[in-house]
Amino acid sequence: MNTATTLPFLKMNGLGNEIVVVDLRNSSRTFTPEEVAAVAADRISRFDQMMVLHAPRTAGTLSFVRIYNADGSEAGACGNGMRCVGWFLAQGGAGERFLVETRAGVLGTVVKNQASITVDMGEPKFDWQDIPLAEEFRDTRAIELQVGPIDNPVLHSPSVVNVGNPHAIFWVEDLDLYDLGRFGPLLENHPIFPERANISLAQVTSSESILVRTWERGAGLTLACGSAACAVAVSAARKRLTGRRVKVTLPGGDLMIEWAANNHILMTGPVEFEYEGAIDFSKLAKVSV
Ligand SMILES: N[C@@H](CCC[C@H](N)C(=O)O)C(=O)O
Repeated sequence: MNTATTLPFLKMNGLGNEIVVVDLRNSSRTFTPEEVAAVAADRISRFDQMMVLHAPRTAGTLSFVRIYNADGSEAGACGNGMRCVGWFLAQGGAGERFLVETRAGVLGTVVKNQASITVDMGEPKFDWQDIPLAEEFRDTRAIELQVGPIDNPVLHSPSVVNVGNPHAIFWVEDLDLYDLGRFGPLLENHPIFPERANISLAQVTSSESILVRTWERGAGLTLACGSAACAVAVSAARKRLTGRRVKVTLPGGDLMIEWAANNHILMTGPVEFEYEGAIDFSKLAKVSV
């Protein structure tokens, strides 16, 4: 048991999605949801997601990574965070290609350089039980859900998909016409999503490009959400709005997403290193979750 009151961390970002990486591969320490939320609330260690590296639990992988949102909840996937973890492991001598495990499964990572890190995000799930949804929908390309008056909804008929975490995507003509900061929290917590959901607006601009903004479950509006980019890309291809390889443009920049022939989603993009710091547990404010 590690009783230290401080823990080193790395502050990084993936297209402005704020990521803190904590390496606990040589420790049995874990975080409580209250501790996670307190670290996120601190000015120095603030984050959208915290990626905590634990000792590997599967042969051939370098780490079992737990992913936490700023509100203390845990997620199965975080595309931007996994690129940061990839870069961190490559810097530590892991080489160019390796496997890392999350709650969503074993993910392959290829680190070419800081501007090009590819993570295999695994296979998308489209069945309503797998999203999960609270009731049966046979066609998850467009489910019956709407915001606003029944005869003139503001947003309606989202696609839903699980890419290691649950996503709903509303297809719009112009992203800028919608106040996602207002609709996001209502939709994230809608009873149709028993595990809540990440909510995106997507504007298809060509058969190879999509603009996306996301309200993240447990973190709110972020500059980029890698798993949302994957969720949007596979849903657009499934609706035949685009091909299977697209550039997804988020407020923080671009990701290339390919839905490969083996059904795996490959996400490629950059990361940035910001600074190193230490979480001082004796100084963290009390945060209730
Ligand atoms: N920012 C992430 C997604 C993090 C998890 C998400 N908020 C959830 O709770 O599912 C990304 O880059 O994918």
